[in-house]
Amino acid sequence: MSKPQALNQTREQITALDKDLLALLAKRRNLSLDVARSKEVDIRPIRDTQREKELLARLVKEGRDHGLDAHYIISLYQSIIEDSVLNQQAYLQGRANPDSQKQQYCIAYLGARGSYSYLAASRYCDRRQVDMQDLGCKSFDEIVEAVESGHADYGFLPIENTSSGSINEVYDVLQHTSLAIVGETTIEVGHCLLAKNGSTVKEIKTVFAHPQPISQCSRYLSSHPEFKLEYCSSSAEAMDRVMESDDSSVAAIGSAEGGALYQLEAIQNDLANQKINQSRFIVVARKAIAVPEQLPAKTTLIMATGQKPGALVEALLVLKAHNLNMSKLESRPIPGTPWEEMFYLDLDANLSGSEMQSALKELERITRFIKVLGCYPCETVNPTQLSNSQLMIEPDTSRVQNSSDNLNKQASSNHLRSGKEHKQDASQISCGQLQIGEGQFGALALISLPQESERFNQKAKSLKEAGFQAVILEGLSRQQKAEHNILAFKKSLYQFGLECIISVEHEVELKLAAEHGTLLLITGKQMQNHSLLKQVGSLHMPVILERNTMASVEEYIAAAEVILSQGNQQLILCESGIRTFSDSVKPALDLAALVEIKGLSHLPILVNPSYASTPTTLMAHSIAAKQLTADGLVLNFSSSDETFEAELQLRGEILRKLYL
Ligand SMILES: C=C(O[C@@H]1C=C(C(=O)O)C=C[C@H]1O)C(=O)O
Repeated sequence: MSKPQALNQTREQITALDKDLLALLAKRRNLSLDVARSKEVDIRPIRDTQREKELLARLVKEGRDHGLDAHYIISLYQSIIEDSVLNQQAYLQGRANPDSQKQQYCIAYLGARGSYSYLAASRYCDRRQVDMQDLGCKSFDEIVEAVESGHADYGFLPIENTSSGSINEVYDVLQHTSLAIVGETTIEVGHCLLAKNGSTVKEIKTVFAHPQPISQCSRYLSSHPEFKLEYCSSSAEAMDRVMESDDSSVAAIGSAEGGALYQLEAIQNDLANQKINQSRFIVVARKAIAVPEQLPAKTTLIMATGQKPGALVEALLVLKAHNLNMSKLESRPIPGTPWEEMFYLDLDANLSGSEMQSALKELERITRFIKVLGCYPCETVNPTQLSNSQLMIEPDTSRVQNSSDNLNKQASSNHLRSGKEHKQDASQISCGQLQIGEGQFGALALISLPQESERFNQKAKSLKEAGFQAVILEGLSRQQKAEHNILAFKKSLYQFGLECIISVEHEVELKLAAEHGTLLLITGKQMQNHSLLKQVGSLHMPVILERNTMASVEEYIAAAEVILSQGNQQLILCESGIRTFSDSVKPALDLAALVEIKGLSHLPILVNPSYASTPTTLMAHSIAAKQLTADGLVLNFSSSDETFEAELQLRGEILRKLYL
């Protein structure tokens, strides 16, 4: 046997060849971007699986001529094509959203340099050829806060992992943020045991890690019962603790790439239970993006269905009817409402598509809350496979695929969600004992938040006995101990089966009111406060919107639309009188508007005759409202305790008459 070439010499040749291969791969990448530019002009889909099949089949054949096996060629080219498709997508996405184009992105992520989130974020920036300014955060809330406040352009949140499943905390954070999902990215998570140079697995006594890697490597860790586990807030913190320690018996779980940033060595690889261990991150930003139709898109939405049996099935049937594929369904409890769930859906569809738009409209009609969290390009590139026969046959020519025309036009934008064309059946809001709409008549007492707790139980009991189902508390800002008194009075109300509604007279009261009330009343004075309307529109609780004494029906409906457009479909209207020429102080009950709104809208409408009536006319006004098919009555009590009994008697009498 002849003496082989010197090792060094061969390695030099390989090094030179690899250099050429890299230059060729870079050249291929650039050509692929040229292809994206052409596709932008003649509006073709980015992915062309037919072209990919032909290309693979040809390469397999040519490879065979060189002695390269088909499996090797296919897996190599699947990676190359994935990179090529994702680069094209990133390019077109950037072109479609020019205002998001920057030289540098500031990215908020969990942990510090070297964490998996950091690696995902750097990959995202690399693909877009922008510099990354990194902003390490200690929690998911901090990430969201950094983006909401404008300190960061994007936030990276890990949403699921192939070994440990969904990351619940992130879903919970999404329920309350105003941010939109604008992207997703998946990274390979190669867990290693990282230690100081020279340490061995045998020496390790303590392992620092984030809870996620601990659960993803549970099998490996249980085979090492001698390891003491120390939980850290991120993998970066775990690596940092090992770097800072002088002890060679400590190790961290993290990626080899991240470990290198902390001068740590991977002393054991592939710790994850699953061979394929990947994490998917979502990218959040302040502004939603538009996804060009040429790109595969995903839309994520959250919804709360009614609690009727089959409510979720009904919602899913809407998706089926519109041919929308759901790639993920997740449910999370709604804080403060035990046993009620918020559903998270990933749909393989573009938000601007006509099927998607009409499905959303239908869902709005049958859900209690629905909100689109974002529409973004789907980054899962399913590898193209070749059939056995294709592995043998060389294709003729590349078939030109006609791009589908831009059929998906946005549905008309002047559609009113409150209107009967949107929903024919009358809406009903039900909350414990209180049911309003669709034939159910509600009786609500409006009182000032009481101050003396000794009388709370007595007051609640009398209101219940008089026929009320709910109590609206007003005057939060007039009290220093408002929260304390609400909590105490709420207890008494619940004891007697009364729902607690809190009146929001000022925007600052919203937080407290939403926390403690099961319903909210937005007073007429706030009817045109758009910022407040938008906030209550993103809440998942019923809201009563009172008409402003100076507002026309049109303006009133426009205010209601603001709430509905934000997702909250549990809306009740309330007519409390308008200013007329007959009296500059006392409003007049606008019963004509009640009839008009009932004709136009599916929303339930209450009447509060209290401001427009005297004790002698209150009964007549109430009866008139009921006869004109109002869905309930709000009756005010004055704040003085002395008159309470007399007021209660008259109001009890009215309710008895109305319920007869
Ligand atoms: C480059 C193209 O776009 C995509 C990427 C391909 C590739 O990298 O070879 C092939 C087909 C498309 O899915 C193309 O259409 O030619």
